[in-house]
Amino acid sequence: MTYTLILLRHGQSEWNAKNLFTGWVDVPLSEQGRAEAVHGGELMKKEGILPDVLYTSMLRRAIMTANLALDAADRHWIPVHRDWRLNERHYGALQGKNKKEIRDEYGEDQFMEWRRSYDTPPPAIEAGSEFSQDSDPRYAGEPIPATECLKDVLERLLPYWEDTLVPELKSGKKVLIAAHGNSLRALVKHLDEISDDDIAGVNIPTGVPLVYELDEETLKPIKKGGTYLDPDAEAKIAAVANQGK
Ligand SMILES: O=C(O)[C@@H](CO)OP(=O)(O)O
Repeated sequence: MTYTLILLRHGQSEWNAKNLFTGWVDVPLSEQGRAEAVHGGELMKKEGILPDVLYTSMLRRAIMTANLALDAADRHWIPVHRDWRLNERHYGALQGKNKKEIRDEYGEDQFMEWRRSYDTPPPAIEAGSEFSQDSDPRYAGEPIPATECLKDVLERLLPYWEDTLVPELKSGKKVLIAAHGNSLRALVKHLDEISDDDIAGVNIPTGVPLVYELDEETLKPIKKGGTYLDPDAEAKIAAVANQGK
């Protein structure tokens, strides 16, 4: 027996389309992103991979993507849980900045260090500044960050994975996680046991369901890397990798 986990990065957001660092800024989906979400749901329906329970971040691009996808899959009625531990990596002072401009100003190496290194966070965001979340009521009382590297994301995500998501899977439910490029990269790093260096080369496309069958004893993937339900996933992965160019 195996357990089924479906990972879904939100569809293209308005800030993805504008090439801006987003992180915890709560931007809406673009029109293309809404279409990607519906398509993702249609793929789940076509393949008969239908989730029993939904987990999302606290950000509308993930929430809306899941709503649209589940509606298209006729699974709009499943129970929902939301938690900030599934949020995108907090991009610190880079939130709201244009990726190409940052690359031009600081150079390719620094840009990629901030964007894809495992343990170098960008500079912290200033409390009270335009794109800070320090007074956002949805995080009241939570130990929220002012910047994060991927290692930080994994450290806040793993307890949630172990304590909440694993028990759901072990109860036999097909679990859908609707989240973000970097929170899903952190989870994929853990599942596929990807090294700190190699995770820099892993990118997750928007709106494409990624299905993992997990061994019931070890909770490790039967097939490393899982299976994208969209045959065009490779081209979409390359587009994410090339952002900022
Ligand atoms: O801006 C962000 O929050 C993320 C995801 O869109 O970007 P990147 O892929 O550069 O980590």
